[in-house]
Amino acid sequence: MTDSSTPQGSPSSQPGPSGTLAAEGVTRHFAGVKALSDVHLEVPAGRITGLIGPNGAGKSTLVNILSGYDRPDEGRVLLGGVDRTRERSYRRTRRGVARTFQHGHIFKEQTILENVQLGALGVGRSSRAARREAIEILDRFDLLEHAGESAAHLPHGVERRLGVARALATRPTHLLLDEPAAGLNDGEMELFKSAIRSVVDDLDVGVLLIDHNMRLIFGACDHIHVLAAGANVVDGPPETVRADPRLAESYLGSMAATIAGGDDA
Ligand SMILES: Nc1ncnc2c1ncn2[C@@H]1O[C@H](COP(=O)(O)OP(=O)(O)OP(=O)(O)O)[C@@H](O)[C@H]1O
Repeated sequence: MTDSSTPQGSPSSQPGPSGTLAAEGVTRHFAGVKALSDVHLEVPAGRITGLIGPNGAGKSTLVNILSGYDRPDEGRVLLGGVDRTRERSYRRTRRGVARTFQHGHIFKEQTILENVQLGALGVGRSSRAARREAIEILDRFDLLEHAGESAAHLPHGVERRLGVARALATRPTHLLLDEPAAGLNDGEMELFKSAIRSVVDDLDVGVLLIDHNMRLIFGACDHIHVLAAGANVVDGPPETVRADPRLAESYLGSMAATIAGGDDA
């Protein structure tokens, strides 16, 4: 399932160890639920890798494992070719693996600027550098005009972009985005897509993008993996995956299971 054209780990000193973040033969079961079975996936630097699949396919479970919030029962997580499977999330963040969550994780009592600054402070930036970087990032995500606003009651589109901006403030080499665009309108989606592309092109970040919005996935990604019922189905460039009958089958299989009263895998 891996792509032979994937660049292999090529460590660089700026901004941190780069290369590929990879899941290798990852299996994770929860009390009888086979969330992931022998899954392979690579997130190379400088590319947007999409991860799609029906509800319950195992996408969030894989992100939890890649980011150190969970551990696989079998298989490995490699960063730049080095085994980091047992390493906890905060260590992995320091090595450059950042993530967003499907829901929340915004500090409501802080301003938008402070939320992003905290991301930078959390990885050891001085307060001056953190502020400067936060302003740059807010500008990239068209959030600068909201910098001084409280994060307590944000419009949905602003909150989603803030989640990504905060993750970016940790200066990641790899950014894992779990449904970052849910609920964005068309205009916000386009802004979001170009902000992510600029992050990848300017900073050589490797992005893993999970979303149910196929227009975003097929419009933004360089390479797409399809997961269904916890297993790899197909992966390749967008046009190859779009033309592959297994893409539709994996979604139809899930709908058939739902209609038949099975669970949503
Ligand atoms: N902590 C857990 N305990 C028990 N089962 C779990 C746990 N986490 C996930 N699962 C199960 O593992 C399977 C995969 O779930 P996961 O959330 O990874 O899927 P997903 O592809 O992200 O779905 P969605 O698109 O709906 O977010 C599901 O059947 C889910 O119910």
